[in-house]
Amino acid sequence: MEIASAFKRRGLLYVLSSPSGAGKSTIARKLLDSDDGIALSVSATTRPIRPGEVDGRDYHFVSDDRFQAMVDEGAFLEWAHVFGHRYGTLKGEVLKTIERGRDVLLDIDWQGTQQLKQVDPDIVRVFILPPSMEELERRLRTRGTDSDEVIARRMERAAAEISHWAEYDYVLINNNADKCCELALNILKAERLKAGRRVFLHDFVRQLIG
Ligand SMILES: Nc1ncnc2c1ncn2[C@@H]1O[C@H](COP(=O)(O)OP(=O)(O)OP(=O)(O)O)[C@@H](O)[C@H]1O
Ligand SMILES: Nc1nc2c(ncn2[C@@H]2O[C@H](COP(=O)(O)O)[C@@H](O)[C@H]2O)c(=O)[nH]1
Repeated sequence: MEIASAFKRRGLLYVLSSPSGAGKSTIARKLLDSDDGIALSVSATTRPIRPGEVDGRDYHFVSDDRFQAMVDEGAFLEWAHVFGHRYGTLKGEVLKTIERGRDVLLDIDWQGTQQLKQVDPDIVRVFILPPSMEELERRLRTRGTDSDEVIARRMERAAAEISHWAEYDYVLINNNADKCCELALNILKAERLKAGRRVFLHDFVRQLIG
């Protein structure tokens, strides 16, 4: 048996959650730049596009009617109401990627994470905490993408989001984005090596030890 085929495996689902502004997208971008084996799941959303965002790259921006049609068609692995809009993970895109042996990075909230855990108990869940609530608000303001009203709404929801931290497998404090990304990358590498994910290794080891 060839070693390459012995190491072949289905991709894993790697979830990042946090209160809005703690740095998920920043960590996600760095992770995707540092590792070729993982691809971003681009969600669908009904929220308006922000300046600088690109349809199809950051999200698939859709109308309420279109989102509902997609729900009815069973297009989502999970979906949820977040900050007054709907967001969902596209089933087809994710399944195609993991079947090819590539991992998928999902930037989704705690509601979506709970739903995904039901679908795939092997998901890896990482929660990112801000160093303080003051710093969280400062980050939302300096990002400069949201109105005062939107920022106030996100800050109001932050404590409720954070209350779900203990449901996750790993918790990181994002003091420093580079360090946080390094830890997120270490988690990914260790998870890939877990024996339970190495179903194809059974044949290899049997041949190795006779
Ligand atoms: N460690 C850090 N130190 C200082 N600023 C940071 C750090 N990490 C991220 N930021 C900045 O904080 C702002 C919010 O980060 P980001 O957009 O990644 O958050 P998010 O969790 O993805 O938010 P949302 O849930 O709203 O999409 C950005 O301007 C980003 O550059
Ligand atoms: N359950 C899901 N949550 C999602 C999805 N895509 C994004 N999100 C979460 O929504 C908030 C707000 O995001 P923003 O881009 O408007 O700032 C954030 O917590 C995301 O993680 C999804 O497909 N499902």
